Amino acid sequence: MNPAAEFSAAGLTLALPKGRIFEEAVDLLSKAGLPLYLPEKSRALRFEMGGVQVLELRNQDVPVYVDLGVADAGVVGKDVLAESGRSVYEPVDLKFSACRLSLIREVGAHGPLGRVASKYPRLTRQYLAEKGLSAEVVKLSGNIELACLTGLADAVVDLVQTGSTLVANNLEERDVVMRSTARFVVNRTALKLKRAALRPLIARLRELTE
Ligand SMILES: Nc1ncnc2c1ncn2[C@@H]1O[C@H](COP(=O)(O)OP(=O)(O)OP(=O)(O)O)[C@@H](O)[C@H]1O
Ligand SMILES: O=P(O)(O)OC[C@H]1O[C@H](OP(=O)(O)OP(=O)(O)O)[C@H](O)[C@@H]1O
Repeated sequence: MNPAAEFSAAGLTLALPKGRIFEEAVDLLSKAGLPLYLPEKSRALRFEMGGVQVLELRNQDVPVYVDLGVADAGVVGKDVLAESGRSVYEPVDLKFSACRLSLIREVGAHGPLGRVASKYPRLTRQYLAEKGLSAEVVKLSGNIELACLTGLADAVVDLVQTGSTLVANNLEERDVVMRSTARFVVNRTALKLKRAALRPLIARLRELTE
């Protein structure tokens, strides 16, 4: 049985992050039965597709929109979700955008960690506390690896996938803080109020990603 044929998604609002997750999220959600397609390039931030509203957001804003109920559901990396600390329901691991959040230092660097830079200050603090380390954590917004190269920090906590950014910058991965993949997230109240649309969608996404 194909549950996709059994439900109407009209009335759902989805939060999707622009960037590398967007296309794959649209592809998977449309395979799961939603009337979604890749929009033409434009400056529009909100699309209506077959009764489904799509909000195009920055990654870190997806958990906020879903938790506060402005979006019923969304797609976001586990790394960003964990950093947000938001209590959204996370029913499906979509398995794509796999990467790891790691502690990175210059090749051969040693000595204590006085300062650690990251786009993920909360996860970095948690990690350092677990390891009994008392380094200062500095939040940066992009090209985090540069903090190591310039001496701004003794280490960084950043994403690694192929490792080619590390190799190109004479850096090495010292420890894995967490592993991440894209997740389908749902507002807890919407799960009850829009059950007829969300339950079969979750079931279909689980089938597709098993
Ligand atoms: N090199 C990578 N390979 C695979 N997945 C990645 C990689 N880099 C990031 N990701 C995953 O994809 C998500 C989105 O990454 P993307 O590069 O689109 O975000 P960004 O542009 O850095 O974020 P922002 O919204 O802050 O501008 C990350 O949160 C992570 O889960
Ligand atoms: O191990 P790799 O395959 O080299 O991937 C890791 C890189 O990918 C991400 O950056 P991205 O290319 O998204 O640029 P960004 O820093 O602007 O997010 C991440 O921040 C790393 O720098």
